[in-house]
Amino acid sequence: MKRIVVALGGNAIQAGDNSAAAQEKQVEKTIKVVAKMIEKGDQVAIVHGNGPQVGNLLLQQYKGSSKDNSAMPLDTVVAMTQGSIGYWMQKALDDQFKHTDYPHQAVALITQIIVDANDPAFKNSTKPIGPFYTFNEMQKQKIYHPEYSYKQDAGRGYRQVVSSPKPVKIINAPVIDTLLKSKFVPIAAGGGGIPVVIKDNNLQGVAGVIDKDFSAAKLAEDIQADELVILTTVDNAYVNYNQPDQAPIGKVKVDQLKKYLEAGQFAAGSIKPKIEAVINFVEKTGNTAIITSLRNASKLDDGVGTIVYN
Ligand SMILES: Nc1ncnc2c1ncn2[C@@H]1O[C@H](COP(=O)(O)OP(=O)(O)O)[C@@H](O)[C@H]1O
Ligand SMILES: NC(=O)OP(=O)(O)O
Repeated sequence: MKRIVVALGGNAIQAGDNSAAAQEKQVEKTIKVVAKMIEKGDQVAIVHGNGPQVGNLLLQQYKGSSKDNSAMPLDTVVAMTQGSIGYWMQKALDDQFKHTDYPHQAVALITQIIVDANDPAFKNSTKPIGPFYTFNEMQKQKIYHPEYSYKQDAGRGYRQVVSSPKPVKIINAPVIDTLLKSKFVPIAAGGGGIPVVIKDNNLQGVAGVIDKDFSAAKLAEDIQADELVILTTVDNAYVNYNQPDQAPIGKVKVDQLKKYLEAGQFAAGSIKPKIEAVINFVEKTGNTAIITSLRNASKLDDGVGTIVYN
């Protein structure tokens, strides 16, 4: 029996259509894959992204708000996505196991993560959220939201960007550990977790979206997971990505992966955080991390994907 933290990327939740019905369908497909890992007897904690959803929901706040109907701030909007995506995943898992009783009952956990109030990320927005815009669409958005920043997202269009502080302490890690020991399936640190700081000895939410790959790596470290598995759109991380000499990275020592990183092989905002997250996890724990596609998840035992070891 292994303890695994699985991080699920955007395509695990949304494949084009962002209606609730379409996202629920996509989540059902994804959860079937994860359920197979759980059925094998492994302890699996699920971490999911929220980039498209949190950006869309933030836009909806301002569209519908009025004096008597306040727009919610970003920390609360992150919590709202933990609720909605957590609900879809919990429902899909409970349906998958055809019962809602122990064992394997899913538990979507509102997860707060302490970040550093002085994290330089608060002065430089880098995390892409919400819809993709053409240059002209982005200019129009700026008229409605002059307070928002926008950047190119890995050549895929422009997106709003927000601060993305690093996770320092996952407050709820002991709960997640206990849930796993008791054979529950925690869906935790969703959307990277709700960023909070300690102020006057109390927790206070802050405006930001933590990268879920960093949170998954931190959670995997904190709960002493044997493996961190990041499931995304690509089968592997590649060197010379999108170039004629593109080559998949298979089994790789963490030191070699660091060399590729230093050589600028990985695009910021997309694959780079995954690479940095797996390096952190492998270096700190000596355990293995895998980056591969959702469709490869059923073949993890066959050695698919980019497998990073110490
Ligand atoms: N060197 C690279 N190797 C693999 N994928 C890369 C590379 N550089 C950029 N990418 C892009 O990174 C994307 C994965 O990042 P992203 O879409 O942000 O993931 P997710 O939403 O699954 O968390 C891939 O679909 C690919 O287009
Ligand atoms: N919070 C987060 O990292 O979401 P995405 O993976 O969807 O960008």
